[in-house]
Amino acid sequence: MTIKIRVEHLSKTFVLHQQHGTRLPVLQDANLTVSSGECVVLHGHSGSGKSTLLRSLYANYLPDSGQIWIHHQNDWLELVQAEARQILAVRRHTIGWVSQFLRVIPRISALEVVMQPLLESGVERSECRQRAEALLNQLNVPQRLWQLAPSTFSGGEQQRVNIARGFIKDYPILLLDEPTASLDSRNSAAVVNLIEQAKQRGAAIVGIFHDAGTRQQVADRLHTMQAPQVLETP
Ligand SMILES: Nc1ncnc2c1ncn2[C@@H]1O[C@H](COP(=O)(O)OP(=O)(O)OP(=O)(O)O)[C@@H](O)[C@H]1O
Repeated sequence: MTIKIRVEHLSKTFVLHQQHGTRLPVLQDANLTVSSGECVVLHGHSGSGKSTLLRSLYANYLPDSGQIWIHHQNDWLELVQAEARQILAVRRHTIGWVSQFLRVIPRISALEVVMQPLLESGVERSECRQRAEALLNQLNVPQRLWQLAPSTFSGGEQQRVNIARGFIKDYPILLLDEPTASLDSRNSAAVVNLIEQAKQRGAAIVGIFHDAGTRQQVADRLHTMQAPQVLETP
């Protein structure tokens, strides 16, 4: 298996200024390796730093020290020190982020919302459309909704449109932030299938799943995280 992500000695402390500078060392010397074709699920109590680690892997949070090596376009790129333009390139070509929340753009149809990332990478429109339709079908989004803007959709419908958008491109790395949260069992199973397909084509996946059943279905490995010890200022 080819390694796609290497997290080395990563640390991140939040300083809570509204609590007299209390320090919260959420990540302390964190290490993690993820290979092509495997799904690693971050696991631990609420507040143990799962989201902090996932967001750091997408360069949304800047760690204090350590390295995040990403296999990007046949080379290795270190994300903590990377420049903004390199991070944008990584997000465009290498790392996909799938969460439960859809950023709704007014007047853009669900089909367009799903197609957009693939269209932006230069794939022909008819192929994008075909792929988007297949995904919307797989995620049980009724056809009558495809031409409508998702702003009036139910929470679950919006969530599934967002998941279709997240899976439309074959990103080498996928970060999944509770994509099945609040989905019913039928739709949750559809997402589990998409994850399985992504693994089979060789994606390296890191995810957070609060539901124990889903976790068990998708995880090749659990990465257990410990709750941080709060450090009061003297
Ligand atoms: N931007 C921030 N500023 C200050 N504190 C933060 C920030 N982000 C996270 N924290 C704190 O860091 C700790 C870890 O948060 P994080 O969201 O990573 O935990 P989690 O394991 O994902 O929790 P949950 O399972 O509840 O989603 C929490 O105590 C949280 O309050």
